[in-house]
Amino acid sequence: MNGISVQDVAYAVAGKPILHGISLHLTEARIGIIGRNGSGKTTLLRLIAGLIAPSSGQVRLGDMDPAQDRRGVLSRIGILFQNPDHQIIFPTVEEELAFGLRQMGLSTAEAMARVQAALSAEGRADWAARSVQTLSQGQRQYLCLLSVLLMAPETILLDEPFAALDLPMQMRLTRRLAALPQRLVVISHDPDAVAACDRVIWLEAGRVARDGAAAEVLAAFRAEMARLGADDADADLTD
Ligand SMILES: Nc1ncnc2c1ncn2[C@@H]1O[C@H](COP(=O)(O)OP(=O)(O)OP(=O)(O)O)[C@@H](O)[C@H]1O
Repeated sequence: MNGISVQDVAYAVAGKPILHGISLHLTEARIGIIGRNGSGKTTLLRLIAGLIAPSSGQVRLGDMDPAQDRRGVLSRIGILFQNPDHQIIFPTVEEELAFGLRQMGLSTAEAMARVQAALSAEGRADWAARSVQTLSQGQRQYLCLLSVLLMAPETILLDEPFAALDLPMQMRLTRRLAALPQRLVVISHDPDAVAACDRVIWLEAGRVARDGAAAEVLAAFRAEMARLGADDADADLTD
């Protein structure tokens, strides 16, 4: 599996700096990115996926620049966004699932055949022609995961995957993700969601505050969150 290299990356929008000098080499199978609201987690994920290009520095998937090779990146990186409704664009399950495969160059017939096979393997063959609107939020998120898995990327990036799910759905998704052979990069503001990762990176105001073993990074993160939570005023949210 190719490593993901982030070299001295900065990112700014309209002159506002969001990430500053981030350098990471991601090789572990399970990586957590933790941080408060607005710390830059989603922006880092979007840079890794090539959805945005850095203002300075480099992102590389093996030898590929993800922002320059949109088609090539599809077999390397899949993303599961926090809100499935930001991801789903087609009215039926089969059309939605076929879309990524067609983007990868498969014909419509080939894509549809793979979709049918995948749905059957999931015991969901009856979902093919179903309207996406009739699925629950958790089912729509599961649809997005199936869509990513069909494309068989090396790495899956997950942005707060548990945020909208009830506890049984969270437990099912956790088991499903744990069994995947892919590298997973999970972002969350919840330490429990990344506690089992091989490595945890804590982002604070667009910088890496800590990077290392989950137990050590999360202990420091929890202590800092408890300290901030004990204050009535949040100086960070006053701008
Ligand atoms: N396109 C944009 N235009 C302006 N500001 C942006 C843009 N994208 C991100 N930001 C700002 O950059 C900062 C980091 O945003 P980002 O979404 O990466 O944080 P996050 O850690 O994922 O937050 P959350 O946990 O709340 O989802 C925030 O202050 C956000 O408002």
